[in-house]
Amino acid sequence: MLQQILEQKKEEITKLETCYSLKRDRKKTSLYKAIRASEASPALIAEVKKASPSKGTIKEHYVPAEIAAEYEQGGAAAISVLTDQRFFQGHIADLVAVKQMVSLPVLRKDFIIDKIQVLESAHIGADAILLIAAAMTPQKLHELYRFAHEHDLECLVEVHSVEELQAVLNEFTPELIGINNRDLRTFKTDVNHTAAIASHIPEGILTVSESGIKDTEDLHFLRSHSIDAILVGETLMRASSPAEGIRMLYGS
Ligand SMILES: O=P(O)(O)OC[C@@H](O)[C@@H](O)c1c[nH]c2ccccc12
Repeated sequence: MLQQILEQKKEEITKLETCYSLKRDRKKTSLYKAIRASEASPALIAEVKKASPSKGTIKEHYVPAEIAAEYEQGGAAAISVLTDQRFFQGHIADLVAVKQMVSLPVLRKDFIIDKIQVLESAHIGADAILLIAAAMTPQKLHELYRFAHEHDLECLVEVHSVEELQAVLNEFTPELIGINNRDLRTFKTDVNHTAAIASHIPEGILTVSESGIKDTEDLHFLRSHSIDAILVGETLMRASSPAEGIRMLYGS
């Protein structure tokens, strides 16, 4: 038994070593700049996602680094990686693997509510993290935002409603705001949600529309509302290949 456990530990240590060496050589890249520099309109943040609480397993053959490499080739501006284990079947090792594979900025998609998770994110090589307004007070959000920036991490601040947005803006002005089209009670998505909230976002802040983006029609709609970027997971993961998914979305 001990032998078996030690074998397992060796595997875990190899992963840890990858984390450490990665931290030494990793090149930081900016999500903000990548969105601004993208030729695609809106820019694409392509998500690597195995499963979700509402849909169960989305992709059986799940090799995050391979998927991310195809996203990069396909013209994505950045990669988002789900690292939550319990509900999304992700892992921090997925982010480590993706960061090693691509030169695009990598967003850590998780439920970050504590400074220790911010430190962990910096440590595993994330360039940016998601902060969900619904998960904490605006003061706490601001505190984590500042802490993340001190550790060289950008933040995508996610809101679901105009009320949440106003509460955040009363406290501070984030660089990047994500509007989640998914209603967290019903799990239904609607891109009109983005249009309704985006008009309340001041100039200068980059706006990202998240969740439930399915086709070229959605994309054109969001473009007509001057959305800077879209965050797409499921549609790309269900396409015959990630690259094909991007072609289908952008209609090229
Ligand atoms: O797979 P979709 O519908 O394209 O959605 C991607 C992304 O927006 C979604 O995964 C997401 C948005 N905010 C989150 C917060 C936590 C976990 C996941 C998410």
